[in-house]
Formats: sequence, C-alpha cells, structure tokens
Amino acid sequence: MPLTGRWTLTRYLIEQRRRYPQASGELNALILDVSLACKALARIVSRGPLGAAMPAGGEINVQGEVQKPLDVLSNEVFVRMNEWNGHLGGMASEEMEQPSQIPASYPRGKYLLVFDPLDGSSNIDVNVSVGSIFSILRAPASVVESGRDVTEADFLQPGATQVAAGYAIYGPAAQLVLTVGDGVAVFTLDPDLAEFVLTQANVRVPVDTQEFAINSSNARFWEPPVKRYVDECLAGKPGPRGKDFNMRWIASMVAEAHRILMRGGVFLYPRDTKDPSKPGRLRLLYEANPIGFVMEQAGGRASTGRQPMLGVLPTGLHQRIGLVFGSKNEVERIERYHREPPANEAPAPLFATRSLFRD
Ligand SMILES: O=P(O)(O)OC[C@H]1O[C@](O)(COP(=O)(O)O)[C@@H](O)[C@@H]1O
Ligand SMILES: [Mg+2]
Ligand SMILES: [Mg+2]
Repeated sequence: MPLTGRWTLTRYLIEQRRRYPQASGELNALILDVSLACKALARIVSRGPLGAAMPAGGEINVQGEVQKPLDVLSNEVFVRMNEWNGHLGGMASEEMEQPSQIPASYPRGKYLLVFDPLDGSSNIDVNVSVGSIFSILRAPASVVESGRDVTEADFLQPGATQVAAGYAIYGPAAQLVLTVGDGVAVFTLDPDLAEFVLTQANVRVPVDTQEFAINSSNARFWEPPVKRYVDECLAGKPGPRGKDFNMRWIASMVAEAHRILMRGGVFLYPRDTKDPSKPGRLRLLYEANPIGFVMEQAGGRASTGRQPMLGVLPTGLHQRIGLVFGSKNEVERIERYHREPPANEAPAPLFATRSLFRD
C-alpha cells in the first residue's frame, strides 16, 4: 500500500475493505459520514470568534437569543450528519444525557456511534487545538433484528469490541486519525479539495519517552503510584530514572494524544481523591476507549493504571475513569507502580530482609 500521496480517506477505506470480501461497505460509509462531520467542524472551528460559537455576526435575535455554544453545535453536527444514513442503531455523546434514537423516518442499521463532539472545549476561546473523538461499536443483535430503540445498556461494551475509532484534531492543520483495527492512519484535510488525504500510514508510538503530561495542580490528590512516577521523572538525571524528562499540559486530550502518537510520551489523568464521586476526570466510552484503541493499534498502551483500558466493562454511559496512555514501556512502568506496595510500607516481618525465610 502506498504510504502517502493522493490517497483520500475514501480510497484508503476501499483498500481496507478488500481485506474482507464479505463486507457490505456500511462501515466505510459510516466512517465517511463521521469524517464529514469532522470536516464541517474543522471549518466552523477555524473561523474562531468570527464563527458560530459567537452570537451570529454580533446579532441577537428578537427573543434575545444568542447562538448555541460550540459544544452543543458540534453535537448537532455529529447527530445530523449521521442519523439519516441507515448504518446506525443509535448514538451516544458527551453532550446528551440519554442515547439519541434514529428518527422513525430514517432506516436503522447495525452500528452504534459514540462521540465527544468537541474535546478540550475550554481551549476554544484561547485558540488552542481542540478535536472530536469517536468510537464505533456493533449494535446488539436485538437492536439490529427488531429495529428497537437503543438503551444505555446497548452501549456498555468493553473497548476491545470497538470496530473502529479515532479522532479529528482542529489545529494549525485539521487531521483525522483512524483505526479500523489494522494499524493507525493519519489524514490531513486538504482545504482546496475539502478531502482528508492520507499523510501517514502505520503510525507507531515510540516505546520509550522522556516526556510526560499531567495536570500537576492535582498533585495533592494523586495516589502514591502516580506521585512516585512523577517524582521520579522530576528527579531527572541524578534520580532513579537516570534521565531528564520534559513536561507538557495542553488541557486538550486530543492534542496531547496527537503529540504522543507523533513523537511518544505518556499522558496521565489518573484516578485521584479530589472528588470521591468521580473516579477520574475523563470519560470511558467516548474519550478513554477510542484513544486507547488508537494507542494500542499504534503499538502504544492504554490503561487505568490497574488494568488495560480496553478490558474495562463499562457500567454507565458517562462513566469516568483514570486514564494513562502512550509509550508502552512507560505505561507498563506506571502499571507496575500500581501493583507494588508503596515504598514506605514495611514488608511483613516473615519476609523481611532478616526473616526466617531468607537464606
Ligand atoms: O482542566 P483539566 O483538569 O486540566 O482537564 C483537561 C481535560 O479535560 C478535557 O478537556 C475534557 O474534555 P471536554 O472538553 O470534552 O470536556 C480533556 O480534553 C482534557 O484532558
Ligand atoms: Mg472531552
Ligand atoms: Mg467535549
């Protein structure tokens, strides 16, 4: 397969489909509609304060209404671009408390679409990269066979069952990053053609890194394994890691994920003690799982710290979870720190250095 050149997303998907002669092409068609939503949002986001996030042209209508915030608008773009195509049994998103049903006037299909329509939206006002994250699951047989409405339970599938996932980043260039379970490909939006063009195939995340990303204003709430990991990074060359680390925090996970995909690194938004009702900040179904699938398909790793992210059985549509992803060796180290007892915990006397069982 040629690595780059003028392969559009459509051409890439056609080639992928050749691997499955029995495939109907529905997944491809769905991904193209998702990409259309991303193109529309790239356009909207690129207009910044001139665009729809602000009161239209500075105008306020007679009822005193201003246009909807960009989060809500992005959600609508995703829903409207995908509800009619006949490939979906239903959708769920960060912006909708309940799953969105496919209107009765449209056909229903065999996939479920889950998305964060605008990730990092707190950055929009300061013109920092934001993005959209998506995950495609199979609809349960009972949905496909009966065409019934979807329920929350239909979406509660582990990340390992994702059929496809990815994200779009709206940065200096708009890019779409996609996995259909056969590696990760990056497409860049050609503004002249209005097409996503393949610019990197088979992206690999370097297994080692000297760069980590964490919101250190939460340091006092971190659990001991995370504190140990960060302390060791900060100790640099004279410390236990024997090398200096660099730190980044954009507060836009899509942008952090993209940097890590391109040049390695590790991202942590771990479970902490800040708010006991929230076991983590990020959402499992439409943030952690799709990013986790991309990372694993690129040779990286994604974890809760305690278990592989893609193995977690979801319990709620908007479930939050601790998330660690990026360069494989670094994520594995963090997982090991979660398994090891804290350094200040004395070993049980029988197994201590001068114990009965030591020779
Ligand atoms: O403000 P904090 O705590 O650093 O959180 C930043 C995190 O919040 C998020 O913006 C959450 O995403 P949303 O903008 O979709 O709510 C992540 O992208 C980012 O990693
Ligand atoms: Mg988000
Ligand atoms: Mg969001």
